Amino acid sequence: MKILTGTQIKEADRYTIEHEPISSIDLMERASNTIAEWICNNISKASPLLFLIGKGNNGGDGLAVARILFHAGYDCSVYLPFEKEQLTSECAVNLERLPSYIERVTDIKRISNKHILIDSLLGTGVKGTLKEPLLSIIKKVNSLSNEVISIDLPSGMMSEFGNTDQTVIKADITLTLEFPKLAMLLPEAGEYCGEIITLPIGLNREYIEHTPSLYHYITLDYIQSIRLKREKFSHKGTYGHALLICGSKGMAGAATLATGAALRSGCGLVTTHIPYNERFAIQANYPSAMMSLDDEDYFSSVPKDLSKYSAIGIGCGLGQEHQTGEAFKELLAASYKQPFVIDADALNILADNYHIKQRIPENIILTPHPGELKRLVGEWHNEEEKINLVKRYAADIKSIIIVKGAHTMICLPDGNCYFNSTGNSGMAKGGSGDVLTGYITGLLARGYSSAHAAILGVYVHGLAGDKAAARWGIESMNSKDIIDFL
Ligand SMILES: NC(=O)C1=CN([C@@H]2O[C@H](COP(=O)(O)OP(=O)(O)OC[C@H]3O[C@@H](n4cnc5c(N)ncnc54)[C@H](O)[C@@H]3O)[C@@H](O)[C@H]2O)[C@@H](O)CC1
Ligand SMILES: [K+]
Repeated sequence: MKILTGTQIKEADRYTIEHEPISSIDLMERASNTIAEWICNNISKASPLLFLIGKGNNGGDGLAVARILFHAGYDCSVYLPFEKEQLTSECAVNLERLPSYIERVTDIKRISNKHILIDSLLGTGVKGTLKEPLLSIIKKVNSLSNEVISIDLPSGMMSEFGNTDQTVIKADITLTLEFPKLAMLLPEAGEYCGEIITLPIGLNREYIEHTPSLYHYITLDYIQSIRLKREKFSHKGTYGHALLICGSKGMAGAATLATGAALRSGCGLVTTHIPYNERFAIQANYPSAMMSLDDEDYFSSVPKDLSKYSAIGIGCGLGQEHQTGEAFKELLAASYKQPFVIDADALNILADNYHIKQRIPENIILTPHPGELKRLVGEWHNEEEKINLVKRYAADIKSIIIVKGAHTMICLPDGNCYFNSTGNSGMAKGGSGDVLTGYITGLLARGYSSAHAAILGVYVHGLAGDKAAARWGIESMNSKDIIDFL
């Protein structure tokens, strides 16, 4: 799914109004019906709802939803800190339409903690730092313990960038219209959204298809469209051979996790290159994998006959011995331009070694977490700068960068960025990255292109993490549990 900017969404609204055709007020009604339907299906009528109304069209949505839910039997009241003359025309029409039985709250300080607050103070129309009275209202809301549901986006949040010092409503749920907004997926302010629910409001498909955007949200439909079929008349040779170069003394766990994940990818064969003394964990846990043994306690020599491998993953628990760096260099020289995944210690070796950077083939996959990313691309001060640095580095090495975190971002060399829609904070634990590396290496061996392996791998890894969290709980789940659900 494309992610359009706030300006493009406004244009999509305008185009839909002109070409469907539908009036602006009816489009607002359609959006509000969708929001109200979600609330009816998910929020009990026992909870009183207080609508916080702004003067723009986001406020108009709030007033329309209040009316619809009032007629559906909800206990609704509204708080409107503006004069009628200040409202946009659509907002004013919805104020006119509001049944007089709905209570007008004049002092937000007096609400009970039972109220669910429906935040429709500001939507995509916000510009710059917040002005009064909204600044004080949003601060007050954030000091309350009430549940907050934001319409379109948490009030105050700017749709893309510039949220570092912005005051934003802290929502528990955000019901976002048509597309998630980029800022919701970035660490700067993404936390303010709570759970993100995307509600389609029927904006013009043709317009959306023809509007260019470098940003995409990964959906299940897209994942299903890129999945490869497994043929009936096939054998293990059909599905490729993954080589993992992982582990060092005391770090056999990383190699074991990567191996287990690769074995779940659908590839035909998995070989793990590991120090001789560290081989037991893999033998005991994953007898389906083969091994290539290194005489040293770290990666010191290139596995024999590299041509038999269809993809190579390197880095998990590798350590940064000088000889490992040299072996990495030899590996790149000896490889047959197979697709690569470079992770963890191999990324740090890459960051510190210009000669290795010069030798890496095109179209490989790098999987840094934020710390490793900084070593590769340098420091950044905000999300916009970070994304630009990542795009530049990906273009420079003509490869894919997977920036791990909540809503992991996959940046392709052409600048397109895909944001993940699965995963949870229970995955922020040691070993999750090793599972991802092993899985993506397996997908590359299986025959996926680098871009599809990266996108599919990140999505399925997150989904498996969500299933592990449902089984074990977000605190208790660990990285090995992710493998069980791949
Ligand atoms: N037909 C449409 O255009 C549709 C619009 N929709 C809703 O409309 C919203 C966008 O509406 P608007 O463009 O009217 O914008 P908003 O409702 O986000 O608010 C704009 C108002 O906020 C004020 N404002 C801007 N920055 C501020 C700041 N820093 N501090 C204090 N006040 C500030 C502006 O003066 C303006 O009056 C969407 O988010 C969505 O909820 C939906 O109803 C779908 C259809
Ligand atoms: K809002």
